[in-house]
Amino acid sequence: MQRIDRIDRILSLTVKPFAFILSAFSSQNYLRKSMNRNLQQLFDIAQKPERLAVGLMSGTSLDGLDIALCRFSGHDMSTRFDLVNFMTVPYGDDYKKDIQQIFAKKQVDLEKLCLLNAYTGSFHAQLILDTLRQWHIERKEVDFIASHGQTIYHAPKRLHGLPNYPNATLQIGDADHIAVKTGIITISDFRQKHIAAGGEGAPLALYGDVILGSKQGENRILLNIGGIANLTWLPGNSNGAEVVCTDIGPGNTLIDAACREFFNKAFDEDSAIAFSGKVNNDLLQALLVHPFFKEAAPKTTGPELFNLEYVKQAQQTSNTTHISANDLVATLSALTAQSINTFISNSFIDVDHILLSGGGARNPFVVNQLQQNFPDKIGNTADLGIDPDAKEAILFALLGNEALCGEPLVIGNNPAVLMGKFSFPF
Ligand SMILES: Nc1ncnc2c1ncn2[C@@H]1O[C@H](COP(=O)(O)OP(=O)(O)OP(=O)(O)O)[C@@H](O)[C@H]1O
Ligand SMILES: CC(=O)N[C@H]1[C@@H]2OC[C@@H](O2)[C@@H](O)[C@@H]1O[C@H](C)C(=O)O
Repeated sequence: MQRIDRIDRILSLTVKPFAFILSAFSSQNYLRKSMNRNLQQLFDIAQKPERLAVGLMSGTSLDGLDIALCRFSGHDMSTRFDLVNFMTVPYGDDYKKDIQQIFAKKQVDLEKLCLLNAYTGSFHAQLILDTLRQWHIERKEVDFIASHGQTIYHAPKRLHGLPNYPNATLQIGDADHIAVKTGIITISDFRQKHIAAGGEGAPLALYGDVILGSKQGENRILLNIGGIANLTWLPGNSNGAEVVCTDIGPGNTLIDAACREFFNKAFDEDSAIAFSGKVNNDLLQALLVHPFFKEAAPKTTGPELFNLEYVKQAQQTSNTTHISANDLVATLSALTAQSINTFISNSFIDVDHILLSGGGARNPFVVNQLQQNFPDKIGNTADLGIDPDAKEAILFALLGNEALCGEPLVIGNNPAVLMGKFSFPF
């Protein structure tokens, strides 16, 4: 756009006598006529005063697809945003089982992976169409979709340990399927640019939290407890160099895995199992010995590392293989709470507020332990006008808005890039 303005300016200054004739060729109209219609539409959307976006998140918990309909104006630190509607569409057991076959495993059936990449794109597109219909929103009203996809494997260097290979991560659910099936421009695969620019591909919450969550004069932590727990430290002095955004360790992933394995349940609803068990301190200490907890932030992880194999090993070293499944769930819930408590206490001073989001904010066992450690400081992101369940889907809508019309944000040493790839309907 800047280039077009410059061409117009040069032409109007230097060839004034012919300006009338030339304007037909030199104006934005001429350039627009030489663009394909997809690019024209992109150009128009980026210039609109307001954009309606669908943000999608399918997290490591595999509970469902989060769909957030958001209205944006502006970009970067002047972003204005409204959550127009939000819904989590739960996944059926068949799809969960399919994804679990290729999720966070070193060896998988490549054909299954290939099929699920295309299937997930098309499936997510169908869920968007159904949801828009339910909300009485016409597809032509939606300016763009921003899709996270489904993480299949997350391999920062600390996990793979191979010196000649970079940080790497893989999200499936090809966005061409979403764009073609919905007829809406789709932005996706946000994590690759972050890695290309020196990051680990996560947590991308950094950018959304700085834009939507910072407040001068207040030291805030935005703590998301999803499959993995992560946080953003937003100091009240607004010094970008002091902002920290990092994964902490397991959120719900181990609790969910134990519930699936021993109770045939997807998760520990309202911590009923944890409250019926007793925390085994020997096992808890053995779990906390994992070197990931001591590594310096920022760091990222996933169920590739925090899985039932890690739990079994800790049970063996602590001679606790005999404990009941209820005690195990209680201990894994205590692990989530204690690793978060310790990380925050060791890393930050003068914390004013800790604002929770993610499904773990509904886990009373975990939240009680956070409240005991940080009395009167725990709230949730609804205090900022951000629905705690919708926060990550909103993040991807916001990153899509940035990809369309933002400027790279410089926040300390974090990658200063605009992320996302564009897929067009035709
Ligand atoms: N009532 C509840 N009681 C206890 N736990 C709950 C409750 N509701 C949700 N959860 C937990 O929240 C999880 C879903 O959280 P969320 O949707 O934030 O995860 P995600 O987006 O998949 O994770 P990630 O951020 O790691 O990608 C469930 O699997 C469950 O463990
Ligand atoms: C690779 C990947 O999918 N990471 C997720 C995961 O879920 C929570 C945590 O681990 C976080 O780092 C990240 O997602 C959020 C949305 C993020 O990037 O901020």
